Amino acid sequence: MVVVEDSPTPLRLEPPRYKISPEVLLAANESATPFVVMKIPGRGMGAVAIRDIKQGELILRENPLFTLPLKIDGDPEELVLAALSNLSSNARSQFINLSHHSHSKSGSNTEDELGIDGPTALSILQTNAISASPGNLGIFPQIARLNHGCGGAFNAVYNFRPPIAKPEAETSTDEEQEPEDFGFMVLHALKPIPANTELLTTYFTSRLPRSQRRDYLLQHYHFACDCALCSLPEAEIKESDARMEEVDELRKRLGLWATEGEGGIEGDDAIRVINKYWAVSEAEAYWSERGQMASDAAHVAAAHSDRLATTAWAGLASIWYGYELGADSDPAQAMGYFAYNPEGHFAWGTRKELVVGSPSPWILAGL
Ligand SMILES: C[S@@+](CC[C@H](N)C(=O)[O-])C[C@H]1O[C@@H](n2cnc3c(N)ncnc32)[C@H](O)[C@@H]1O
Repeated sequence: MVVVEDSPTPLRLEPPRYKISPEVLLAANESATPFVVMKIPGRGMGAVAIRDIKQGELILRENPLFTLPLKIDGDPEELVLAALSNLSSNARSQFINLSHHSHSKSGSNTEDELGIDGPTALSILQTNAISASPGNLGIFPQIARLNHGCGGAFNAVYNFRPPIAKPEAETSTDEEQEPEDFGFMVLHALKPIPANTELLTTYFTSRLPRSQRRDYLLQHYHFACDCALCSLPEAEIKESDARMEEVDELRKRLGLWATEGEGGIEGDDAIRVINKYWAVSEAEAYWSERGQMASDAAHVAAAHSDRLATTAWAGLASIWYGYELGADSDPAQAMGYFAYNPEGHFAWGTRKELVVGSPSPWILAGL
């Protein structure tokens, strides 16, 4: 039996404020971005907001320096060096200046004419590459400066956008590929980001208890996370861990709606699970994935032909996808459409008719 809570009190995750020197600020004002890259104690470099950034604001749109396939044949060091040799010297220096955790033991440490050796190049790639288009990694030099925050501590989300189709006259097979031809990354503010606080993203699905998050980050990224969530006092960590586990269980329980009949759950139970998820994630100050959750709820509501609930959940999904992926993103636009045309939802009427229920009143009151 799922009990729906009233508006929970969110965890307080106070981000540190950083002093930005006048020279750095002056240089930053000339660039179009609302942040500067500067030294962050214990984290190397990081991105700090130079003004208040609004929730859902597009912070940055960035092309890759280069991309590589995730699955490769042959020597990865040679592959990175080959990619670097195709770059301009300016782009190559941007890559060389990125941080990296270590050299691998194998290979030669001799720098060639590219100004970097194979093991270092590979280490920079491993520390900074993010997945871009399906099956590809990319180096996005400004996004690469974002440090990691767990759960409710991260406030910015990057997302890949495929290339915008060009009119036929502008595409030529003879021409060199432009960076835009590959697609680009957009970075949005998931939460309001106050001036002088750090922009943090998440390097992995961090809704796990702290010890598991720590192990993962140490193993894959070679650092001990000191984000606001990981730095909470022990008693609060315990409560946070319990909420993270509950969120995970709720997600698993929601998955049971896909099973019709025995072993499955009914549509109204699925919606209670989602309302409960929302309450637990609110208490944890974890706002990511709300677009997806509300979109799942809209799916359940549409399948059971609950018009009112489909409208409410799809509207909510459109707002939260808008914060996380951009109001112009396909998911935000599609959900906006379903909010006005619930019967147009692809799942409409695919299950028995049932009033499943709308978002808890405190969720709607907070919009
Ligand atoms: C993609 S880079 C981020 C930018 C980097 N700090 C720099 O100086 O360019 C990833 C590296 O940043 C550091 N880092 C990121 N998040 C951190 C955190 N929460 N705590 C400590 N170090 C962190 C780690 O050294 C990690 O390997």
